[in-house]
Amino acid sequence: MFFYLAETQPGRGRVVGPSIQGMPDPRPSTLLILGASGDLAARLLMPGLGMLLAHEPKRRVQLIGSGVEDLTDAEWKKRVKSSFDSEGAKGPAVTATLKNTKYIKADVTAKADLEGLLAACDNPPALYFALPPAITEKACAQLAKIELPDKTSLALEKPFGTDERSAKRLNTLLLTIVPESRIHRVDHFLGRSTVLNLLGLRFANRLIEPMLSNRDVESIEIVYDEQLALENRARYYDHAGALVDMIQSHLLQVMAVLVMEAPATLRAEDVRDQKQLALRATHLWNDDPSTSRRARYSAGSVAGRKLPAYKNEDGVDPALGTETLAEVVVEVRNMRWAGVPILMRSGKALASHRREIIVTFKAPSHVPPEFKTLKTADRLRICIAPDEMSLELNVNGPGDPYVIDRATLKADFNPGDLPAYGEVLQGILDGDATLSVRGDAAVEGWRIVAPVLKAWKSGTVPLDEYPAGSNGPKSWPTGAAEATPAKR
Ligand SMILES: O=C1O[C@H](COP(=O)(O)O)[C@@H](O)[C@H](O)[C@H]1O
Repeated sequence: MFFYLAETQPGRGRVVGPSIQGMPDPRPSTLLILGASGDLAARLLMPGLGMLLAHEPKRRVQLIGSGVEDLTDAEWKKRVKSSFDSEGAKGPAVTATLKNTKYIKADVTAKADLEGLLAACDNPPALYFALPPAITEKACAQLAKIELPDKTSLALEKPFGTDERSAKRLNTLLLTIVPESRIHRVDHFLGRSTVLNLLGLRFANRLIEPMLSNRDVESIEIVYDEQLALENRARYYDHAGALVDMIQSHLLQVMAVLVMEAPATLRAEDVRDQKQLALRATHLWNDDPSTSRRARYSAGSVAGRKLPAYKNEDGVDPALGTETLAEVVVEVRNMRWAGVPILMRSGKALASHRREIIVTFKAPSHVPPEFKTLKTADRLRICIAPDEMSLELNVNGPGDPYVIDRATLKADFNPGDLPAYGEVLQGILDGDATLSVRGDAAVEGWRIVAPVLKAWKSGTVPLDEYPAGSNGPKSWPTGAAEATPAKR
């Protein structure tokens, strides 16, 4: 049974930040992409920028690309155009950026090259490091020796460090270059419209917010299962694995938005403070890393595409024992959430895309005994992609009034006009850090998963296998309640 609850009006995806409708036109800005000849820039950053420009015709952005590759300006422009075209980005702002964009070959670990790049910027630049973390760190060490234009900002992709210590070290280095408010640790999940709209769902409704606590919630699952496999990313992925690639970063950030207390305003510092308090209270379920699970795919086929076993994929070192599916259960130990298991799971080469948050509510304290077939709990289902929210409830079914049926109250909301990277770039160019990760939160992410990484390294948690195209290992429990042994 489906009831369409509401359909939101088309409009902006973004609900926070200084560029809310009615605010002045954005200032001209410069985006300097370091590592611009790479895959991230072509596939995500430049298409995101194209959409932002298409959406805001008055925005003026000088785009400078830099890399170690030899590229003529014409070749560079062709790449930028093809990235813009991939999203169908058009309009005066798109044309203006395309006309003036340039490419500068540079070694970003050399101070003189960095100075040359900075001299080419018409405005205080946003330096976007689309580079491997080790090179980013070296480039930052050089930047620290240069006097930068006031209001320069830095944007860094994940992974931010490799553990708590290295993340702290990187934070310290970055703070010698610019203040925290101008450091954007990019997490594109924070730019996804569903995640942004969690703020509205939670803090603009009398109905939902009081229900979100251990009084009424039985368990929470945050799942990001993908059909995608390695997709030629072995160099990065084989050293990250599903836990670091998705849970340590994106899913913990999503969880923080879901469970944080209401911020007084939606300004960056208020939102980030509340997220940080939630992350600081987050611990492994029972403090026990053996409640985590890991597995990697064996040969199989996903949606008709044949895949080799992960260990036989190009560029993979089987000795590393990298997982392609990870599951971790945590608890947020505060008054609101203590005792509620929160399961986070993400994996690749799975049977279907399942990208959702499920909040399962407790059973009513008393159900009239006449009601038959009351088996399933109420659920709030928030689909991260495609954007969808629904409330699954028990109602009287047709015919026999004592037979309970399921009804779904479904809110189809507009996915927003900007892709996640468009939202993220908007924040970076406008100096709004709401949608990026604060330094202490990045450290906290590593602190939460550290015992799991340690247990996996020592082999105390087995590396299971699942055929590509399946739903994961058959032996794994389904759902947060089954995955959590009783608390001590
Ligand atoms: O950051 C990452 O995210 C993607 C999933 O996000 P999506 O927006 O592309 O659906 C994931 O496939 C990738 O491994 C990870 O590095």
